This record gives sequence, C-alpha cells and structure tokens, in this order.
Amino acid sequence: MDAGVLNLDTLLLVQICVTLLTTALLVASACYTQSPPEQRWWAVGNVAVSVGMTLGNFDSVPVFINSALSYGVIAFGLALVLRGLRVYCASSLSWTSIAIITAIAVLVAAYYSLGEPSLRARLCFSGFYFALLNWICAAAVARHGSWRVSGIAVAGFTLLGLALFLRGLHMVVDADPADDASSLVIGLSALVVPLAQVCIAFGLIQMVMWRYAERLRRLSTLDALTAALNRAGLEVQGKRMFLRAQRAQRSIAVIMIDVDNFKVINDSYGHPVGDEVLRHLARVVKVELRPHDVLARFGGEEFVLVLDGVDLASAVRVAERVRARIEQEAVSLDKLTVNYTASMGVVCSDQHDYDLIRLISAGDAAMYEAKRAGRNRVAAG
Ligand SMILES: Nc1nc2c(ncn2[C@@H]2O[C@H](COP(=O)(O)OP(=O)(O)OP(=O)(O)O)[C@@H](O)[C@H]2O)c(=O)[nH]1
Repeated sequence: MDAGVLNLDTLLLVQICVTLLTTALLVASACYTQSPPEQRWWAVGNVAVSVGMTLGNFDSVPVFINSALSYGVIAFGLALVLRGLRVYCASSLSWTSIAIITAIAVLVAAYYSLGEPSLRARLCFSGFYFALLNWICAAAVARHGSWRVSGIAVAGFTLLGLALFLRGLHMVVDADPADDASSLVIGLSALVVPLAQVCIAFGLIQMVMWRYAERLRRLSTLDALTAALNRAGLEVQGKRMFLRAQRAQRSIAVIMIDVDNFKVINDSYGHPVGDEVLRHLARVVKVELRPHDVLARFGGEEFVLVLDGVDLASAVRVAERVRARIEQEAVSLDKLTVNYTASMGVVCSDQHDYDLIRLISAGDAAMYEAKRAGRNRVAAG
C-alpha cells in the first residue's frame, strides 16, 4: 500500500483535529466544578500538546519555533499529563522534573536545528523521546489499580508510544526525512496517533468516572453522621459475611447496641450533643473491630456489630469491653461534658442459624432484656 493512498496531509489534519477534540473533551470534563485535580492537569497538558503540535506544523515560521519551541511545548504538555497520572495514583511529579523533561526536548531540538542542523536527527529524537514519555505514562497508570479501570488509557499510551517509536526508528533506518509523503510507516503512524489519542482521552475520563462512581457507591452505603454502614450497606456486606462464614462453618456473632435514655440526652443537652454521642459510640466500637468485622447504624440510636468467626462467649467479652469503655469515657462538645451508657444484646449463629435478619431480631430481644434488667449491661440471647 502506498502512503500516498493515505493522503498524508489529510491524516495530519485529522490528527490535529482529533487532538483538539480530545482536548475539548478533557477541558469540558475538567470544567465540572468538582473535577479532581488530575483531570485539570490532563486538560492543561493536552492543550499544551495541541499548541506544540500546531506550532510544529507551521512551515513558514523560523526553524527554532517549529522545532525547539514546539518540541518543548509538547514535552511540557506530556509532563503535565504525567503529573496528572501521578496525582491520580496518590503521588506527584515535581516542577523540577517537569522542567528537566521540557528542557531536554528544547535543548536537543535546538542543537539539531541551530547548532548542527539535521532534520533526520531531530525527527529520530522526537519519535523516541515522545514514545518514551508516553510509555512512562502507561507504566504510571499500569502500576496502579485494576486493568478494568485503566486498561483503555494504558493501551492508548502504549499504542501512541509505539507509533512514535516506529516513526523514529523509520527515520534511523531508511527514510528520506524530507519525503514523508512517500512513506508507509509515516502514513500508518499518522493514522494510529489520533486513534491512540482518542483511546487515551476516553481512558482518562473512564478512570475518573469509575473512581467517582466508586465514591458514590461507598457513600450510598454509609451513614453520614457516624460513617458506620447504613442498613443498605449492612444488607450487602452482612449477607456476604454470613455466606462466607457458613461456607467455612465458622460461627458468627451479632451484637445489638442501643444508647440508654438517648431521648433524655437530646432533650437535656440538645441534638448536637446527641449526635456527638452517636459519633463517639461508633468510634469506640470501631477500636474493637477487626478488618473483616462490620459495624452498621441500624436506626436512630441503635447499632449492629457483626463479628466473623466468634462464638457467643467471645462476643459477650467484646460487648462487655465496649460497654465498659462507653461508661468510662465522657463526650465533650462546646464546653459540655456528657456521660452515657449503652445496653447490648449478644447472639450467635451457633444458637440461631446463619440468618442475619433472625439474628438481628434475636439480638434486639436480648438487648431489650438488658434494658429491662436496668440498662448499661450486656445480655446474651
Ligand atoms: N441527636 C440525634 N437524635 C436522634 C437521631 N436519631 C434518632 N434520635 C432520637 O433518639 C431518641 C430515641 O429515643 P427512644 O426511642 O425513646 O429511646 P431512649 O430514650 O434511648 O430510651 P431507651 O432506649 O429505652 O433507653 C429520639 O428522641 C429520637 O429523636 C439522630 O440522628 N441524632
């Protein structure tokens, strides 16, 4: 296939249009008021790459501008994209590193355009250098998180790097750098580059959307006041825990916790203090939790604690520890100090089978037993 069939000028135009479109896509999504910082780096980085590519395609401007300056701006843009990726991966890229990445591009391109002019050397360098930067971007994302989330972006950066690398390699091997139009490799890479750019833009937006959806999903299962699970979260995680425990024939215990005379606390000190009591209770219980245990706010001032692989006697000991800590620790808010207590009902799958709903209602009954017996105590059911 002759590269002329691919019409190099048209492909170049397509490449610039796609760069502008993907830039617009990234800028538009970054304009959303709560856009994460990485998205803004990607948008600014893409703008810089677009500007650099446009500068590089002006034949009428001095050679320093269409080589050194345009290469510098493209490298700067890629470094900003890399910074965004590092921010996404909870890390960063210093301004010194960004300056070094940019300076290398400017200096080498300036050397081959002003010092020792060589179009071939300049094109080789740009192919290899930009390929390397894209592969560093691919590696930064690939190391972090799952392929389902970042696979498209990694593929895009890898593909773009490969197209640029082949372009550079082609210049080393046999091309006449002044005669791009006759080269199949150049034509094909001009076709692959916009494809990879679209891949990268969609991949980056997908990464952010996925994280956003994850955050919403997590928030929808959490109680906003105490950060314990809410009932929806308990249903999902509790069921999973029960299935795991049943399969492994492990006992599972449920502790129902209810603040004593909470209405009196609210009425005497006000709702903000009542809220602080609930937050305090959740904090105290969380200290006792192992990573796979679950705490949920069941309603008002009632909490459920599900302990995996724990028998009734051990669960009673945990409940007793939590009860004692609650009794000892005072809650302070706005110069007010309040002491409160809680009653607890403890039940275990050994006595009541592997059924979350049944265990919760049996635990509730045991907890009311504790209330009837005088509150501030633990009752086993
Ligand atoms: N501050 C605050 N109060 C809440 C919240 N949810 C429910 N309540 C209050 O919790 C109180 C529960 O009162 P009751 O059901 O009578 O229970 P109690 O006073 O703790 O009495 P016993 O359980 O018998 O010890 C009610 O006054 C509700 O308004 C909340 O999120 N914050």
